[in-house]
Amino acid sequence: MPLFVNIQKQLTSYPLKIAFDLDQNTLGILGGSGSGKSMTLRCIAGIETPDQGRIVLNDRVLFDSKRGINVPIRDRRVGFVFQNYALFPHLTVAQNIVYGLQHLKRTDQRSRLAEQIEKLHLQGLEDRYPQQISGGQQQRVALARALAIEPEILILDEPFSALDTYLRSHLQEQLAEALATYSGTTLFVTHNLEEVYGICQKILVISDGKQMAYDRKEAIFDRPETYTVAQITGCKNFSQAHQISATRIEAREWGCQLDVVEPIPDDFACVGIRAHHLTFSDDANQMNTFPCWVTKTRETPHRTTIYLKLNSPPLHPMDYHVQAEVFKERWAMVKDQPLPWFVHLDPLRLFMMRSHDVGGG
Ligand SMILES: Nc1ncnc2c1ncn2[C@@H]1O[C@H](COP(=O)(O)OP(=O)(O)OP(=O)(O)O)[C@@H](O)[C@H]1O
Repeated sequence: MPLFVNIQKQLTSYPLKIAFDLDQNTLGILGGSGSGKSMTLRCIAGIETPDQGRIVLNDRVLFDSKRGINVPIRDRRVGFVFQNYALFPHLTVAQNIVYGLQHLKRTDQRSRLAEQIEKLHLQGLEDRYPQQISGGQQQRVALARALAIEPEILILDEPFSALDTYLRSHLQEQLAEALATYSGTTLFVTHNLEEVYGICQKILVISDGKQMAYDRKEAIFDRPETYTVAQITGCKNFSQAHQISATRIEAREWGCQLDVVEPIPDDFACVGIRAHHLTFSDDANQMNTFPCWVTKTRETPHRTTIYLKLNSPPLHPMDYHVQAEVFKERWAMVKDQPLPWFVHLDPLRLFMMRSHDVGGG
């Protein structure tokens, strides 16, 4: 197992308790602001020391509180990229990239430099200083510097948050390309769900220092088991619910009953569906289909969010049950049709969650 982590640390507002085994994969870490993501990375890197536990990287014990082992940062072979670049301003791009390679011979330094320059498309920038290149280029240099030491573990803490959307997607592609030839383990913290889904295979969800979920990304996004995990992964529609029969539930806040196909968990408490999974139907008799009225809409450049009240017209702008998200083209087709419309909650898209732990996330 390349990375084994089982640590505890008392933080100012809660105890951090994280435990996972990671195989040769890229792990995405999701969680609200202040939930303990960076602290987890800092403990793995050796910047912070856990109160107790054990961290093992490729069979090398980095930390073991019982045995008094705490390998210093410089010997952990960790590469870092942070949001605010942290390049050395007085060193050129080339000098920044070889910074961690002083123990190597000049010729080896030069070949590592050439490799990273090519991999991250930095040709022609070698002699510039950080302030003479753009934010996106600086972040590519930071990535090149982190990879040049051939780290066993690469830590990316919100590496693209300071960049605009265009640069961000461009860098995402370059990161995916660089990771394809990197054989170590990558830990990636981001608030951007598309980024985490595009780059990582596994996802760890943290809330107030607690590990809420750890699984393959498909499982986390398709079948979040708790309200907190569903919410952190972007779900907007929830209702408290209870079981009526083996295949039917009542969604109390939505005022409707729903047929379900997945097994209903024992301590079932809440049902959810992602906004882009709601569809409009012409067939009012289809399963899980309800008349609905539009309370309000909100536009983004490519999509429209439609706030819907099920079964009766809304009384005020906050009177809605669910949000549906559709592309602009679809919106243009439906928007002038007479109300009520019929909204379909596909049983395959409904997820049934264990506890309605509102406030726990
Ligand atoms: N050295 C420390 N000792 C104790 N508590 C700390 C220490 N550093 C940070 N904290 C606390 O630990 C908690 C988690 O902080 P952390 O930076 O890991 O959050 P985060 O999930 O990375 O948040 P964000 O997404 O906002 O960066 C915060 O409540 C913070 O105040």
